[in-house]
Amino acid sequence: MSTAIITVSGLSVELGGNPVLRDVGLTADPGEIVAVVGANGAGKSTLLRCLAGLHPPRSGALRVLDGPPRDDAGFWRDVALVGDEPAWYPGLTAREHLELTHAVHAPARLEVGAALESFDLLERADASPQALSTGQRQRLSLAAALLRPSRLLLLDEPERGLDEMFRERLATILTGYADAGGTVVMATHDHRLAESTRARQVVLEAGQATSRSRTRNGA
Ligand SMILES: Nc1ncnc2c1ncn2[C@@H]1O[C@H](COP(=O)(O)OP(=O)(O)OP(=O)(O)O)[C@@H](O)[C@H]1O
Repeated sequence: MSTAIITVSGLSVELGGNPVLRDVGLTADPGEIVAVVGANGAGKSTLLRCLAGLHPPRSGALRVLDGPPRDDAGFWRDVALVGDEPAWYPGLTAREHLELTHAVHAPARLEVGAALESFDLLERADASPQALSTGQRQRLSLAAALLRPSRLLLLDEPERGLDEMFRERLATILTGYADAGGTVVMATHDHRLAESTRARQVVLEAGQATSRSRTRNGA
């Protein structure tokens, strides 16, 4: 029996009547980091949305964790998604957002204080997200995703807004997650992030995927 966390074959997607993904195949194993790279408009976000069960494919077979991706509570217990900026709760601070995540998603992977420290938010913990900088808000989104338990992290341009130093720290955080058995699929324009996480790179070009390299796990 396959232990793959993600198995996609023959995935085709149309948006607005135009083909965006054509016959895409993708696999990801436990402990693996996959970086989906490609030009603007290549279909990276669309692929991630399909993996998250947020966009129905025109055709193809998708298996994520135990079956087809589905936008329901059972699926989201195991999957954490960081994509577009979330809607922040009015009146709650950065710390309180993490406390909320911690309370809802037990058992948490990280305590709130450790997450604030790891994501370099201690000094701004009592500010509301709206009062944070773009990069600080992105760090808060990532902190919430990494604090909660999951088996699969789907990240759409996690580097968005992050400075060079924090991108390096993010690489360490993601490799730690994968070393503990988690799977990461990230769409990224940051080749350094892809390389420093030793990600297997999948190139999307004209809606089709090709594997560029496979360095993690020695495969
Ligand atoms: N709602 C939509 N209706 C029609 N076309 C869409 C829609 N959303 C996206 N597209 C088109 O689908 C294609 C793929 O978009 P997608 O956002 O997946 O690309 P991407 O690789 O993530 O790009 P970027 O690097 O700019 O984030 C693009 O050509 C885009 O214009």
